[in-house]
Amino acid sequence: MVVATPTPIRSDKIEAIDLPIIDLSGERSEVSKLIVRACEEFGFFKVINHGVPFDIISKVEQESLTFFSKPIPEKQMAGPPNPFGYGFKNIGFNGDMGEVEYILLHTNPLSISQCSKTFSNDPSRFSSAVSGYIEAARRLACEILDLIADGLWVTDTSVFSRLIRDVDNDSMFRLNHYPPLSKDSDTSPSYNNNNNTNSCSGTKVGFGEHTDPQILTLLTSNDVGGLQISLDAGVWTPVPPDPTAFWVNVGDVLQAMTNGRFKSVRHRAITGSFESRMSIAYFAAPPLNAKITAPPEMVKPESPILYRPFTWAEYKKTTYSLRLGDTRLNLFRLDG
Ligand SMILES: C=C1C[C@]23C[C@@]1(O)CC[C@H]2[C@@]12CC[C@H](O)[C@@](C)(C(=O)O1)[C@H]2[C@@H]3C(=O)O
Ligand SMILES: O=C(O)CCC(=O)C(=O)O
Ligand SMILES: [Fe+2]
Repeated sequence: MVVATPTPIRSDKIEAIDLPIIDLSGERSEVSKLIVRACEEFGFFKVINHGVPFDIISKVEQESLTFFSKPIPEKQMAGPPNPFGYGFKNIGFNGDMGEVEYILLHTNPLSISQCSKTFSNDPSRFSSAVSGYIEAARRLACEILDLIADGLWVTDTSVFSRLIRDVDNDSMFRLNHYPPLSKDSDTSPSYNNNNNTNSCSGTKVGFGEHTDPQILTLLTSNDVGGLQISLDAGVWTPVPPDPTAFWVNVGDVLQAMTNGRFKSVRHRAITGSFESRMSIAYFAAPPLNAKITAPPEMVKPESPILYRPFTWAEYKKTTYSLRLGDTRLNLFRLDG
């Protein structure tokens, strides 16, 4: 594999640091403490020994590869995304652009089986691969959320996982495909956030910086890097690819439910490889009518309630009315 030397976007600092790795086969109370610490310090960690068979991941990767290898006009028949469907460069409805093509799906089993016809010549194979992945990711997300509840000492230990166990959960599934750099790639430093050119010295902004709005995101990728997280404004930490592991992001809803104790991590994908990056994201979300508020144990005289209660439907509506990089959770702060 040939990887181009990553070049920072103008004014960004790249800082390699060791990211937390959680071995899920460890002793339960120790694992839950480590997860809580990782969510507080990074809002992000890697999970190993997660129990999801590699076969489940590779079947989806194969479906993804088959779809993205089709000619563009054929793929565009499955778009534009509304928000579900095939998207090419446009991210969302508000003018955000990236060097990425993607499929975004609702995880409801009926909707998966219905839309599979649009994405594959073998819809039952596509549907079974995607459903298998979603079920495995949902279980893993529930396990992690229960460990979080234990580690936070909340009395109702299913307070987080119940939201995504609910049959009406609004979780989403996304396949991202970032094209490789071409040999004659633009090497002029032309990055500018406003004109959406999104390129600088052999690196491309595949997916602009943002936080995920949901509770938790589980992400797997092929062995091509590109994901970066930001712990301090303007400082980016590359996330090394590991196709055998899941990366876990704290989302905005979990930040609200932990009363700001966990951080919804800002991240982006910058691709600078002659190989294409593929990632698979499972966004664990509550049902639309779920009321999002911190459980009583998270609120103390020294840490008063930070956000007003809101429904997921309300939060989602706000998210979709804003740009990718906006800090939407601030709009729900009680202190304005
Ligand atoms: C520009 C947008 C795309 C997005 C909805 C939004 O208006 C702002 C948040 C975006 C995001 C980021 C994380 C996930 O990839 C996503 C599915 C989500 O829930 O919020 C996307 C949305 C999208 O692509 O539809
Ligand atoms: O491809 C990646 O690593 C990041 C994708 C992402 O952040 C997203 O789909 O929300
Ligand atoms: Fe994301």
